[in-house]
Amino acid sequence: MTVLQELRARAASKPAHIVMSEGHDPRIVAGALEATMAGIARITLVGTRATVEERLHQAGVTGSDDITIQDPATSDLTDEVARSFYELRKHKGIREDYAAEQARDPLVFAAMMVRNGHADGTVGGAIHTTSDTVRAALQCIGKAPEAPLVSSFFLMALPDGHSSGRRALTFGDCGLVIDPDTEELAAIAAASANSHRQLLGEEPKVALLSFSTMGSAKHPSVTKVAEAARLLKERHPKLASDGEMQFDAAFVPSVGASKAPGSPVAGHANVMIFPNLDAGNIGYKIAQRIGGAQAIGPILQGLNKPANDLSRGCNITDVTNMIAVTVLQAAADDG
Ligand SMILES: CC(C)(COP(=O)(O)OP(=O)(O)OC[C@H]1O[C@@H](n2cnc3c(N)ncnc32)[C@H](O)[C@@H]1OP(=O)(O)O)[C@@H](O)C(=O)NCCC(=O)NCCS
Ligand SMILES: CC(=O)OP(=O)(O)O
Repeated sequence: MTVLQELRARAASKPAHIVMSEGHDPRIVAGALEATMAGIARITLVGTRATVEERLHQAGVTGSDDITIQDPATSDLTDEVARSFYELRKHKGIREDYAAEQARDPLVFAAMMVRNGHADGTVGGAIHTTSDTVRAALQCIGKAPEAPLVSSFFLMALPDGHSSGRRALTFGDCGLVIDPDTEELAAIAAASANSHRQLLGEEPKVALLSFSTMGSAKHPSVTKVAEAARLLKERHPKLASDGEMQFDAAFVPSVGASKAPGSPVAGHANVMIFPNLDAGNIGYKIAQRIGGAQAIGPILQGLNKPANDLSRGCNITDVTNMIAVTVLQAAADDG
């Protein structure tokens, strides 16, 4: 079984109810259908009822107990969403008519469904930008009290039979925090390590990436990463981690041994932490588009309840995989 087949099988053993904010998108409808047929999730598609029904019809669905539609223009839930959004955001000086308008926004509607317990998690971002998708999650679902910040990671499933012998890596943060400071970078690394353990059931080995390995270059951006690596070790002494190091030192055993001898993770890291969003976003897309890795994300970590984003370049399989990941996060939240 591939790592993604394993994830889907685990999700199918504890299916959940996932609300998809972009019910107009044919990839979302097809991915949702695949997820219901695999027994991974019950799905609510949010959108204009007639359009979503047409998409379902085009996908060959005439009726399914596992797929329902919510149209914010006519839904019984819209008033409740408007009222609770108003209560949640009134300290920001918003007015009730603005809350009513926001309740009709599918991203807000879907995120509020999760907040109010009508669904276990939400997935969007096939059409909307990451900024819009994540902002709705931040505003409606919010940060978990114990998390220092909300960040994101990608699950990178390597092509079958990859020469490294490895099946999957975690890349963070490639989607959300634009220019993390030292504290934020250490927090992203710790959260990504936890997410790696939770999703893949494998002990994390964390590399904080840079253009320098163990002082081979001097620059304030190198110092930032080295300091984050120091903080991470201080706060999580049992976690295998190290940095700063270059990607080849983190990934290739012979290079790791020569550039970072004695490091507990060099050459064997499975959690790669990028110094900022330029590096992370560019890096994951290169690994995906040239390297042939399957990229599932951005998966959000540090939220009160599961909400995840997709790349606008996603395909149907990416959608189904993201539903499976969201189901697994919901199961983990349930204990
Ligand atoms: C995610 C993002 C939209 C947040 O931006 P922002 O300008 O802080 O957004 P907002 O001010 O509307 O933030 C909404 C709330 O979330 C909070 N917030 C923002 N980032 C947060 C974080 N990382 N963790 C926790 N809370 C956060 C804000 O403080 C704000 O709280 P409040 O409204 O209760 O005061 C922004 O960081 C972003 O655009 N990131 C890059 C996304 C992107 O383009 N990625 C590339 C493609 S994947
Ligand atoms: C994650 C990401 O890069 O999203 P998009 O491709 O939609 O900008």
